Amino acid sequence: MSAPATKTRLTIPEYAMALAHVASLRSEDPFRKVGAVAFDFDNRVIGTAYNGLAPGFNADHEFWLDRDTRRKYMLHAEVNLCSLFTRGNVKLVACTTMPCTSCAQMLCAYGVKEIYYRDPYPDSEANAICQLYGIKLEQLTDYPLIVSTVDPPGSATGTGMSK
Ligand SMILES: Nc1ccn([C@H]2C[C@H](O)[C@@H](COP(=O)(O)O)O2)c(=O)n1
Repeated sequence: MSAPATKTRLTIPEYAMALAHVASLRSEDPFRKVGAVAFDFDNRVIGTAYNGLAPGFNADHEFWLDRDTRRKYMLHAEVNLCSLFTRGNVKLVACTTMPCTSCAQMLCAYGVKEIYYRDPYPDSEANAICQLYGIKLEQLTDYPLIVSTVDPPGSATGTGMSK
């Protein structure tokens, strides 16, 4: 039996990044939207998070006008994510933006083993931090949102696989 021509199933890192991508769509930050997801050691989703202001705080229009002013108040997606789990029960984290230096340190402190990110983040020292602590840090930019399924019997394509 030959291998299917197109992908039929996402890998766990691809699945994680697709979920992080969707989570990023909930961010209220008009300048940068970041989503993150954590998986446990049985590949189950612990939770998703995104960057934003502290729960219950509603910023007015003025708040969002200046990119620099808002930066110090924003809770990073990774900070919000870490509030969902306890140390030692997380295997994998996917973030749509590379963790910043302090978020990379925090993920290490929580015992995360693998981190996947999509977009680079300027000035982040995440690479050096993860290298020192032996944590896998990898860029992942492709995460298909459509995969192949087997054609129903009698379908016209004759390939056995839907596109
Ligand atoms: N790994 C990262 C990087 C950034 N951000 C968020 C925090 C701010 O909401 C915004 C900062 O973006 P910029 O530095 O482009 O202004 O992005 C985040 O949640 N996670």
